Amino acid sequence: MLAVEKVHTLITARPQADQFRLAALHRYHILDTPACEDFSFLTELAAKVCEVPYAFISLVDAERVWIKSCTGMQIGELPRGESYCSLAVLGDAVTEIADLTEDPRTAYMALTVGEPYMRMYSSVALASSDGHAIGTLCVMNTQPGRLSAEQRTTLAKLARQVMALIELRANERSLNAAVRELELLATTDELTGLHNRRSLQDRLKFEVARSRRFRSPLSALMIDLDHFKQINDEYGHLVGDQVLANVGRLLRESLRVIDLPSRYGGEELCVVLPNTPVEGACKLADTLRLKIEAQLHTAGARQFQVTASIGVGTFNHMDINDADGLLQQADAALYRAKRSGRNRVECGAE
Ligand SMILES: Nc1nc2c(ncn2[C@@H]2O[C@H](COP(=O)(O)OP(=O)(O)OP(=O)(O)O)[C@@H](O)[C@H]2O)c(=O)[nH]1
Repeated sequence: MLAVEKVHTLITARPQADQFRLAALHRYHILDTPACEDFSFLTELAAKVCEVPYAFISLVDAERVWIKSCTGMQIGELPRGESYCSLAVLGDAVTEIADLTEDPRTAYMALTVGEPYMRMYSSVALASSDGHAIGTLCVMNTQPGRLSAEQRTTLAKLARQVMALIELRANERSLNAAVRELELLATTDELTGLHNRRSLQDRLKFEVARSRRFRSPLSALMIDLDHFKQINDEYGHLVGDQVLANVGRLLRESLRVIDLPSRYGGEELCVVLPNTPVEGACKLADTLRLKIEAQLHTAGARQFQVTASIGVGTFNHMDINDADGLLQQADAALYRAKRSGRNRVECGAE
């Protein structure tokens, strides 16, 4: 039987144990991460302490052994059946093979029969917090032999450092994800998925500063759904909420990534349009108005449409030179749109 087949037989003998082991490995999200000096330092130290040319941090995945760090040779990954570490994670915490040519499991592996003709292998398993061997810290030599007791003890200590580093990276990753999630929650309106008012105000300050600095046009739309009270009264508050969510989605899908759609309050929405002059903003406002009018909403078996009035304000570096001025102009234009019959767009100062 070929070495590869032998290893495969060993792995498939305990498929469930291997599944748990793989689940533990994947929880760390370390596979295919970029090279990193902290890990290289530990493999260099392992090779030095054990007085051998080669040291590896190997992680044993389903079909491959992925190398996080290596000293002595450059290697990215190996097929699982061609790696000594595949055997190491199936057995005891410490594995040592004094002469790889004499062990029938390793004698015909590629690294034994070809360059660099490995002869000695010694490893300590990297144990996950729930006790699974996810990989190894291993050292190798082209001369047969064994590590001294002291070298083995140091290798075990270094393996614990490798694992501590893997845990640290995983914790940093989940912490960053939690921070991103919190940031999103703090800046997003839950019902519409748009920016909330606070986020709008923060971003608007920044956009105003940028517009002033680069003399680029900046516009804002104030969008207010028409007769929304009647929608709530006729279909109920939950349907009213659904309408707001639908319009929020429509805005998100219709705008450029640099635009900033937000829920200003109640049924009033605000869109900040960086780098957009008044003509462009009015054109976009009318396109949005038509899209909102065309959108179908449902209440049980009934379908209905809503309309919106939109006011456009544009930063002009002279009369309007702050965020409040911009929103006030858009709000005043919105008021005119309501007064002149609703379902229409009004632009700029009267
Ligand atoms: N369902 C639902 N209704 C809301 C929400 N926020 C505000 N409203 C309702 O929106 C309605 C706004 O009513 P009005 O300010 O009188 O305005 P309108 O009926 O839209 O009339 P015009 O703006 O003049 O066209 C109120 O009945 C609010 O209760 C919300 O989050 N969900």
